[in-house]
Amino acid sequence: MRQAFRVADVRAAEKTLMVTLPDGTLMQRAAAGLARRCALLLTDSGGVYGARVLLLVGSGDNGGDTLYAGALLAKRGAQVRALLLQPERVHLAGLAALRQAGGFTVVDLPTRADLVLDGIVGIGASGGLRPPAAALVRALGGLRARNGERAPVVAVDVPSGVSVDTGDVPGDAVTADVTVTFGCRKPAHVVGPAAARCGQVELVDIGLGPVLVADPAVRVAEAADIAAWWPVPGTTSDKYTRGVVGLATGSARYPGAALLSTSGALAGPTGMVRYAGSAHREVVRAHPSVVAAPKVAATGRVQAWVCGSGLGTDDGARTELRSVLATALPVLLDADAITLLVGGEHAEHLRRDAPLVLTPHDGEFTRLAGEAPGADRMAAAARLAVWTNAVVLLKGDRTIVATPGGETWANPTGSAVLATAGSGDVLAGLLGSLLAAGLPPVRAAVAAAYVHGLAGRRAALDGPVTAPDVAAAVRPVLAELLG
Ligand SMILES: NC(=O)C1=CN([C@@H]2O[C@H](COP(=O)(O)OP(=O)(O)OC[C@H]3O[C@@H](n4cnc5c(N)ncnc54)[C@H](O)[C@@H]3O)[C@@H](O)[C@H]2O)[C@@H](O)CC1
Repeated sequence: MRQAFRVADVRAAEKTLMVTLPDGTLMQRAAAGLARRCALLLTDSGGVYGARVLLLVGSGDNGGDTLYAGALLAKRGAQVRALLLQPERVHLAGLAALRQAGGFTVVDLPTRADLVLDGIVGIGASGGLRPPAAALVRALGGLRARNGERAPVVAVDVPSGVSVDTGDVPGDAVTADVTVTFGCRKPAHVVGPAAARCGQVELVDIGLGPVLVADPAVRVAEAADIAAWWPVPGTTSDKYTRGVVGLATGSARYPGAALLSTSGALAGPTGMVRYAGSAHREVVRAHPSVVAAPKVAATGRVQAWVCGSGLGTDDGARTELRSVLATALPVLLDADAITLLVGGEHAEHLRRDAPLVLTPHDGEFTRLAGEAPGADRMAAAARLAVWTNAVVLLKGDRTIVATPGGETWANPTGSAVLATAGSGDVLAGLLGSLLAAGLPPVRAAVAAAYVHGLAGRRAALDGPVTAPDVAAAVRPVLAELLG
């Protein structure tokens, strides 16, 4: 598992650490790690010696890191130029080190650079980039490297222009090929549109770990976590002990949602899938292993319910939702079931003892919460989780999972190809299967989003992706993941 920490917590840890270290130690560690990564990039693209390196240097310590790293590259024979955004407020010792190593300053953006270091602003940024910095960032696309291609950009700590604690990108911002961050990851590296601006994120250890005692702002699961959590049958398992998931999905109008949620559930770890709804005949025809009935009330025992995808919002749908919420079982509500919660009609059922998971996209979130997720998607998901006492999975490029207890996760495997009709139904079925197999709801949500994302990516290798392709790709993804 990876963790990202808020700026205030990073600052507090740095303060604790600096008490025990000579002045400037952390900056030297940061600059050394940064220079190492830059040298590797340059080595891959023709060598450090003679390479033209452009430093974009802001007025804070982020600029200081950049100048010291530039000095180290200059010592290895790179031609290093620094463009200072506010020369009167530059990190003086950093600039002296650069000059001493043979680097110098320029006042205009050159036309050629083999590598650009973005040290305009780091975790000290407030608000969107100011006009001169924004103009500089816009002009970067015109820079060419020795191979004629766009000059690669390394962001120092974070790409300038992103909101570090929320992952929002309020205006112009650097798009980096690599982001070298110090001490720990920050939310901008893993959530929101900022994450896509970071390129590859590399962490330089500056000794922060032992003093970073705050709870992480957001966690990111890795393949090993998912493999460790995913329920697998043992020698004594039978179809019931593996869990049975119930699906109250689809309708006469949307029978496809029933089929897709069933496909998702069948790819999950449960031993049996039960379907309850008006598409029961179609479901059994397509998936003979499913036990189907027309109503929730007529369905045999299950260990978790999925309700909503394509269910509709009529009285029949209301009855089914009520039946599902009245159980003492884990319940996942998706799509129409979320819409049916609007207005508080089922409010008394939200304070249930058994787990509840909600999987809204932005529109459903907005209907339920009364406002759009906005720039801080983590905070928005966390507020809805507290309000509904549910684990909330807010869909997006970096899907967020938030718990009522304040834990937040970001999914790293998302892909634009998942923005296709019915893909959410597959996710709901898969997640429901994990709940029925006994996974705690937060792990079920995180693992389902992770595998669903990988399935989308895998399906995309064969061309344009539809929801059945995503469902079909879950099995090969799991085969690889679970070894
Ligand atoms: N504090 C520490 O112990 C360490 C800090 N390090 C570096 O220090 C950075 C933080 O340094 P600072 O606190 O000096 O802050 P920054 O260098 O990130 O930014 C502050 C400066 O940027 C300007 N600025 C703020 N918002 C702006 C905006 N929207 N547009 C344009 N300019 C803006 C401000 O005028 C200020 O001078 C980190 O990101 C990291 O690179 C590293 O050296 C590691 C150790």
